[in-house]
Amino acid sequence: MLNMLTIPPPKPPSPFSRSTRTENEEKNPLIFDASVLQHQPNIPQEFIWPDHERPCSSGPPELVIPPIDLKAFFNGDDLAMSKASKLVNEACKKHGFFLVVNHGIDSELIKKAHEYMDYFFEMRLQEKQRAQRKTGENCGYASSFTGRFSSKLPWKETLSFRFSAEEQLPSIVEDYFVGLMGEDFRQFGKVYQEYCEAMNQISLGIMELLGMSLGVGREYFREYFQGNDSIMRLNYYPICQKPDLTLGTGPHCDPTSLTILHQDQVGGLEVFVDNKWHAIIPNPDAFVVNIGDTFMALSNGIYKSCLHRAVVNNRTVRRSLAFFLSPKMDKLVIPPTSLVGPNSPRLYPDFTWSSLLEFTQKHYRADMKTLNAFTQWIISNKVN
Ligand SMILES: C=C1C[C@]23C[C@H]1CC[C@H]2[C@]1(C)CCC[C@@](C)(C(=O)O)[C@H]1[C@@H]3C(=O)O
Ligand SMILES: O=C(O)CCC(=O)C(=O)O
Ligand SMILES: [Fe+2]
Repeated sequence: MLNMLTIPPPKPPSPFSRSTRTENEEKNPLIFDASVLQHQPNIPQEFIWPDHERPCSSGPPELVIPPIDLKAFFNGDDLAMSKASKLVNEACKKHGFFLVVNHGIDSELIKKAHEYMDYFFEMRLQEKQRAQRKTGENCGYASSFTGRFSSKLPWKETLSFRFSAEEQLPSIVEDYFVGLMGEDFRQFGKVYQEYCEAMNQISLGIMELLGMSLGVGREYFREYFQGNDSIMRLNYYPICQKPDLTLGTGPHCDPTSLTILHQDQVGGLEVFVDNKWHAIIPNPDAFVVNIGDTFMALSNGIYKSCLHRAVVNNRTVRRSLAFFLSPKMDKLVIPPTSLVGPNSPRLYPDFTWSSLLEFTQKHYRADMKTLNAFTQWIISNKVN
């Protein structure tokens, strides 16, 4: 019989540990427990990015992007409208990033949306895992994507959920959280329901501006995105003791149509323009807007979806709120006829947002080449 005294007491689970080391990573993902990991002097090798992708050692130069005054665009005269539309046109042809200010969204709502992030992400790992994102799905809680990828892991936790602008789904966000986490999360759900509705309104307004700037009329894209099926994502970047070796979000172009981001005061968002990384300096009164791959296809490549990433630091947690506007799942992504012609042939095949979403969730990790890889994938699937 075994002498119980000779059996060593079980070790407390290490934040780096796998449940057993013999099985493969898919079955035994690395555990990312931020409450422990933020204090570790070293980081697991899965988080170490190759040299050429690591953050710049000296702070990158600022990317100066135009602040678009939304109030002036909607209430101003023709001159204010054409000024905004020209600035947007220039920015979107070059890199697809601009700011919106005077947007009319209650600063208290934005503040609450940041505070409720702390409420969720400061919970114990086990509690957060009640909302665990399942394989192949894009909603729920993910700590560092440990179960999803095996290298170049991002130093972040995320909570993602679906927002639908369909009238029949007026409380989709609230219902999601109550269903997943119980009645205690009703208020939490209400805050993000309200935040997503504000994001939906502002994104339809920006669609008017984009339509005007592309010369297809104010209504074209606003109508296209009626009833949109969008994704809201809360990004929470814990402190990292080795921020120079890793990334919070790796270099990628958003596969979605338009991203509306609110970053806190910490800073960390970087954009790759003119062959180098540039920082977007936080501005609490502004939203950072960028064109995603789906809108690049909708504009027949005229507007660019640009490579960006987020770096982490060893001083403080960083938060960002990203609303990813996307069309209804089965809506065809085709540019308006006026953007296609003998000198500007179609650059991308017809596709649906649901097929690009499936591609990024099941076949391809979103990066700077997603749209080209997806185009090839469609072409080869058609042939076979
Ligand atoms: C459709 C999506 C895939 C991602 C979440 C939404 C919108 C943006 C995508 C993402 C953020 C692009 C960068 C890489 C990614 C893996 C991430 O770091 O979060 C992407 C998301 C994802 O696949 O979960
Ligand atoms: O956190 C950030 O500033 C950027 C995050 C991002 O690019 C994303 O979630 O797609
Ligand atoms: Fe992004």
